Amino acid sequence: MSLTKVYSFETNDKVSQALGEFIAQASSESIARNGRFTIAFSGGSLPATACKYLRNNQNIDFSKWYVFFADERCVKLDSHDSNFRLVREELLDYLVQQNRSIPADQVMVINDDLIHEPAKVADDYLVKMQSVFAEANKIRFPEFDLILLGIGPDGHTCSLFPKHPLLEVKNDWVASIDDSPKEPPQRITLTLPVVNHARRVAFVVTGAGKKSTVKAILDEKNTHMPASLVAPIKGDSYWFLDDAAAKGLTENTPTEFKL
Ligand SMILES: O=C1O[C@H](COP(=O)(O)O)[C@@H](O)[C@H](O)[C@H]1O
Repeated sequence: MSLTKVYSFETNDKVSQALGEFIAQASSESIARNGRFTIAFSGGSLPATACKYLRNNQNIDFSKWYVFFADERCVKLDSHDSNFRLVREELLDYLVQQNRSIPADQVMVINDDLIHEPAKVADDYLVKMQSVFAEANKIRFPEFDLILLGIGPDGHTCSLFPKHPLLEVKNDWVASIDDSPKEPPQRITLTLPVVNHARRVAFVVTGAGKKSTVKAILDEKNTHMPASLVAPIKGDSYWFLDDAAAKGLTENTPTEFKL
């Protein structure tokens, strides 16, 4: 049975430190087991929190990393709205400076020539996923070593929004959306079954503004919130919170609280 482990820290900086260690450990275990580490990043506030300490961790073999995006906005890669741009600025550029780059062909970005046709962006991204998860013909879903997830105040995660038909997708690996309630409206996203086949998922949520959302998901199991539908079949779920985001949780939350 999969476990949910909730860790809360006094400050955002302490969340970054602990998360950096957690990702480094997941990377080492995955590389020892399988010779590589497959990770998907969300956008928004997550890359800054996740990468602050990660990029200086000298124990990580970044040459074995395969980087994907849990969701991506259909915008140019240098746009302010691009999730890739955030990860480039928070991680990839630093690694270049340190001569520890992740090989460019192991960073799976969208084809931004196709951004006006999100369905084509999703089709192209599927081919990229299949090229890494080469066992594509034999497996139903890829098994990411780690998917890093954010949540919005409405409980959305990836680009899976409340009451949206994409929540019903059962077979696809990646899907497009034209009507995201949050700007920009055109995006692609990993689907719920892919998220739920990951070996580990880690939610990263900070700030008092997300307190009631965290409580609704973890304490109240509010299934109108897409993040509540994340339940890895074989892997575990981890929540990295700061105390401000964790404040609404009660002793009823069925989880571990400290690292
Ligand atoms: O639009 C998005 O929002 C969520 C949450 O972002 P945050 O800034 O509130 O942390 C993010 O996880 C997702 O990747 C992004 O595309």
